[in-house]
Amino acid sequence: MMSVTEIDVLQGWQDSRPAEMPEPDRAQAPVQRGSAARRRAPDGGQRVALDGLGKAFGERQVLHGVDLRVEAGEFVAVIGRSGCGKSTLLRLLAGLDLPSAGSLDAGDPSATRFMFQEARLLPWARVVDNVALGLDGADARERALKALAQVGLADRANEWPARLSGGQRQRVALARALVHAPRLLLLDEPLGALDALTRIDMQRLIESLWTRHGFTALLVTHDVAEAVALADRVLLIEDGRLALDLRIDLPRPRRRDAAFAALEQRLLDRVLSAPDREPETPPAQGSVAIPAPMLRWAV
Ligand SMILES: Nc1ncnc2c1ncn2[C@@H]1O[C@H](COP(=O)(O)OP(=O)(O)OP(=O)(O)O)[C@@H](O)[C@H]1O
Repeated sequence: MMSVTEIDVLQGWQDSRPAEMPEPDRAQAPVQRGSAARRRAPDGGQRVALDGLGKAFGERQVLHGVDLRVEAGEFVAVIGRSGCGKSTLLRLLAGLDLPSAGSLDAGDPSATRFMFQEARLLPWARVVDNVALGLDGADARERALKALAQVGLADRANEWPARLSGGQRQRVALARALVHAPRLLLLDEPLGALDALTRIDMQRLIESLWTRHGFTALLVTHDVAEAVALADRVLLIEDGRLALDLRIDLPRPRRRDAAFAALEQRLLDRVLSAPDREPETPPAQGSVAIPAPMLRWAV
């Protein structure tokens, strides 16, 4: 696969930006002197390319000509006001929905995993069996146990999901993704329902697994601090358009120091300056056919 430098990526994006797209604010985050180089050699990640990606639901245009490049192994956070199109973008990347315009290359769908806000575990299956779901072979249980060990839940393998806390349930969901060795992990506000401390624990876990495995991560979050804590780049979507692509060049693991706070505040100000558009209520899903890939993830 051709390697693409950051400048190529940004340049390519700028060159191909449609005329109606607003000029993005792409100012650089401050680089801390002496910060350890944290660029890994990501060989396990999937490169993502979107060109003029659009999505409409009936008359409602939700995404407008999104052009984006994500490098293999990058961690990208997506923020924006409620209803701006963040989840729609992730659903398109996962193949859970089809674009109305443009093109999308997110690699092999079988190497993509999705984490939702709720863990969606099978209540009648023990934790290890939830993780082993969809695995073939005699070593399925062993692989599931290994994945559980990586998320710190080896000792709860034989537990029922109902007996786990919210944070533990999300750890199981993470193990269920990891066991398939994903090249692209799509995270749709997976920590949104957790208390503040559990959330920080989970952020650290996700970061350490990302560092170890080198998958590409796209995280939708409402929490600007979470985006600054985890992402190489933060994308802001405003009314279905990519309005900001900000590189976060703070050393990892990130401390919530003055440089962190300044970036957080800057992003927050930018998000709050965007018009608040009331999301429309989507139609009831009851009669909608569920695409095959969704059946794999949404169990
Ligand atoms: N299946 C659908 N049918 C019709 N409209 C939809 C459908 N799915 C999403 N929408 C609409 O598309 C817009 C964007 O929705 P999306 O879920 O992507 O927003 P979001 O930025 O993720 O919001 P939130 O932060 O509240 O989760 C909203 O106006 C929503 O009502």
